[in-house]
This record gives sequence, structure tokens and C-alpha cells, in this order.
Amino acid sequence: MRKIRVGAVSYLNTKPMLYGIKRHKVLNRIDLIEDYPSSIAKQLIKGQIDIGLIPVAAIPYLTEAHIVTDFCIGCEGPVASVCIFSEVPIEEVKTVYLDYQSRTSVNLAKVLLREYWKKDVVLIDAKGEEYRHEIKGTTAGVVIGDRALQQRHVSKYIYDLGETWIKHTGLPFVFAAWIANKKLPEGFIVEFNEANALGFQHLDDVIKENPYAFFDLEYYYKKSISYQLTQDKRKGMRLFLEKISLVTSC
Ligand SMILES: C=C(O[C@@H]1C=C(C(=O)O)C=C[C@H]1O)C(=O)O
Repeated sequence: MRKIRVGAVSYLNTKPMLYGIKRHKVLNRIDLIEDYPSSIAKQLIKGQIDIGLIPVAAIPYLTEAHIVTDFCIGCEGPVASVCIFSEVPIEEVKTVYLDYQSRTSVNLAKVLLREYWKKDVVLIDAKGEEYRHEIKGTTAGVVIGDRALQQRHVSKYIYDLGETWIKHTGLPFVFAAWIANKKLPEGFIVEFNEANALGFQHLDDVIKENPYAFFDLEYYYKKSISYQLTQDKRKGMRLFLEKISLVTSC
């Protein structure tokens, strides 16, 4: 039988899941690729992979979307790695660059700029990594992932978008979830879920395998990212998807 093509996010936040996947027998059933989130989303939409840890904002672009596993990249407080960074307070910001590696957080930034900060700013889709050098003066930028953990040491003002969403709505947030673009065999889903769970029993090893100077990974894995796809997170996700369907239609 053809292997199931799996696309995972290449950031540190996904390492606990990958630790398990790479050590579980499910590995024999899959072809695994790792890339940044917007690229994984594109590959799932085009049918180049069968399941991906994709930004939830890409769900409406899939003809079929099956959320599988009990795991996600979410938060129930400050997420640390999804922020608007700037050199001036947000009240003074005039332009915001949007991270090309993101689909969810760029939409989350749009929602929060409009509804929470009540700001009308110029939005620019970043095309490559150079945009981070433009974060200066009244120009801010959304940065996600490991690059955001580094940007925390560079920018004077840090607006955490996970924390702000929770302040705004009272609900937790889901950035990405395992989504299949077709019905996958039940046996595979059970094994894949088990594999995901495995890494969380070995977080110390995951941290040892990924030495990182910019942020305390133990804190990141245990407090910043919240990995369980709970009912409340699903509620937060539904509200977010409703809000972005309004953003894109007006
Ligand atoms: C919390 C994060 O969530 C990520 C944010 C995503 C997005 O904005 O599209 C997609 C996948 C997640 O890895 C992060 O990368 O820092």
C-alpha cells in the first residue's frame, strides 16, 4: 500500500509530536516531510500530502477537512512565539508586515488589530525573511515560530497574539491542527494519535535533543504551547473561523 504522506511543521513547537512519530511503528506507514506552516497548508490543499499539521485558517480552502488526533498547536495564555513586534507602542504603529510562513496568525493579527486595538493600519504581505529588518519606526511585524522566539530579543514592544485573543474572547486559541484532506484508515489514525502522545512522556529528551539558547523550552512546551485539542479550544477555533470569514468577505 502507498505510504501516507504527512506534513509537519518544522518549528520547535512541533518537536514533541515529531519525537513520538519518529519512534513509533506508525513511521513505517508514512512519508514525512517538514516545512513551515503556510507551505504545509499549500501542499495539503494541492493534494501533495494526505495529512498535515496545518494552520486552521487554511481549513476553508480544503474541499474535505478531517481534524484528526487529540493534539494541536494551541494556547491558553501567552503563546510567546506568535506576536506583533515593534519599536513603538501599538497606538503609534502605522504599517504591519504579515509573516509569509503563517496563515493563522496573520489573520489573527487582522482580527485583533480591527476588533481589539481598533486600528486601521497598512498591511503588507511579507515575501521573504528580509521583512524582519523593516520592523522599525512605526512599522511593526507579525513573526511566528522559532524566529519569533529570537525576535523577542530584538524588538522593544511585544504584543502576544495568543494572550490578546484570550483577553478579547475569553476562549483559548488553536493555531494549527492535524488535518487530513481525505478519509484515512481508522487504524492509522489510532496509531498516529498514539505516536503524537509519546513525545509528551519524554519532554526532557525532546529538550535535550534540541538545545536552544533563545527561550526556555521546558517553559515553552509546558506553559506557552497548549497541545490538547479540548472542547474549549474547538470553540475558540470555530469563533476564529467565523471571524475570518467576515474579514475576507469585506
Ligand atoms: C504557535 C505557533 O503556531 C503556529 C502558527 C501558525 C500560523 O500562524 O499559521 C501555524 C502553525 C503553528 O506552528 C507558532 O508557530 O509559533
